[in-house]
Amino acid sequence: MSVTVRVPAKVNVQLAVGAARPDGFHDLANVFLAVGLYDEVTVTPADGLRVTCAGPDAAQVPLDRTNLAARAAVALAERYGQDPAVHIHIAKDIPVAGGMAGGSADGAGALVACDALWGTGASRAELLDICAELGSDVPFSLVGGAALGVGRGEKLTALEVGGTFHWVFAMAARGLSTPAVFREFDRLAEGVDIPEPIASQPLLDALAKGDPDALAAAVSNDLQPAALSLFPELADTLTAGRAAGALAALVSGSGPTTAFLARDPGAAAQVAQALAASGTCRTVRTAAGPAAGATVIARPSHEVHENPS
Ligand SMILES: C[C@](O)(CO)[C@H](O)COP(=O)(O)OP(=O)(O)OC[C@H]1O[C@@H](n2ccc(N)nc2=O)[C@H](O)[C@@H]1O
Ligand SMILES: Nc1ncnc2c1ncn2[C@@H]1O[C@H](COP(=O)(O)OP(=O)(O)OP(=O)(O)O)[C@@H](O)[C@H]1O
Repeated sequence: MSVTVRVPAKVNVQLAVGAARPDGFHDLANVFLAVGLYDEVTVTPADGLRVTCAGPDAAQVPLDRTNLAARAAVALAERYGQDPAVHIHIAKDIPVAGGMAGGSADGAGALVACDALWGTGASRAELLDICAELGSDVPFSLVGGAALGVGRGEKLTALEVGGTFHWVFAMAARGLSTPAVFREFDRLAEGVDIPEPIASQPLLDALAKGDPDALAAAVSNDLQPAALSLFPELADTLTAGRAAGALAALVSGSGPTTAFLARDPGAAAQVAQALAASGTCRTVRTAAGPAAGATVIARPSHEVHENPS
C-alpha cells in the first residue's frame, strides 16, 4: 500500500535577483522551466518516519528530519492531525546541490504522495502554502511546466510554452551551497545600485513561441557571476559547451550545474558528447522541457480504476 510520485528538476531560464531584503532573502523574477530529469518519491505506511535514498548522489542526501521530504510529511501531518509514520524512499536522479531543485522536488513529491496516501482532501492552494513554507523552489516543483516566480520565487504565475526545448546539463565535480552563492552575490553587489528584478518580455515571448534561438538570446542568470566567483572552473565548462555548438550556455540557478540549450535532440546529443569528452565536468545528461510537475504514478491497488472488460 504505497504511493509513488514523480517530480521534475528545473532550469532557471531567467533569474533576476534584487537587493537583499531585511529577512535575508532576495526578491526575484525567476522564470522556471521544468525539465525531464526526475526523482521518484514513494511513501509507505510504517512504524515511524524513516527516509531512504538510492541513486548516484544518494550518499550526500540527509536521511534525518532535515530531509525536505521528511519535513514535507511532518508539515502535512501537523495540519491534518496525522501521525507522519511513513517510510519515504527517494529514487534520486536529480543531482544533489546542483541548482536544479533536487531537494525541493523531493519535498513536493513527498507532500503529494502523503496527501494521496492519507486522503487529506487538501486543496491545491493549501498544498502550495505548505510548499512555500518548505522552500522558495518547492511550489514550482509541485506545478512544473513553466512559471514566473516572484517574491522569493514562491509566488507563481504559469507561463505559456509553445514548443519543446532541448537541454544538456553538465554536472560538476562538487556542489555549491545556495545560501553561499546568494552571500557572494551580496558581496559582489556591495556599493552597486541593484534594480528591481523584472521578467524579460523577449524571454517570455520566446517561451510562448517555442523559439530556441530567441530563448537563447534572452536567457540570463544574475547568480552566475557569484557562482563563477566561488567555482571559477565552471567557466571552462561553459566555454566547452559553446564551442560544441550550444545556442546558449549558463549556470543553472545557484549552480554548479551548467545548462546548454540546443536546437533539436540531435544537436543536444552532439553537445553532450563534446562536453563529456572535454574533461570539464563530472557527468552529462540531456533532458527536454517543459515537463509535468509532481505526478502520482503509482497508488494503492484498491484505488486503481480498471476498465470493465
Ligand atoms: C537559486 C534558486 O534555486 C533559483 O530557483 C532559488 O532561489 C533557491 O531556492 P531554494 O533552494 O528553495 O531556497 P530556500 O531554501 O528558500 O533558501 C535557501 C537560502 O537561499 C537564499 N535565498 C533563497 C531564495 C531567495 N529568493 N533569496 C535568497 O536569498 C537565502 O540565503 C536562503 O536562506
Ligand atoms: N531530499 C533531499 N535531496 C537532496 N538534498 C537534500 C534533501 N533534503 C535536504 N537536502 C539538503 O539540501 C542541500 C541542497 O540540495 P539540493 O539538491 O536541493 O540543492 P539544489 O538543487 O542546489 O537546490 P536549489 O536548486 O533549490 O537551490 C543538500 O546539500 C542537502 O544537505
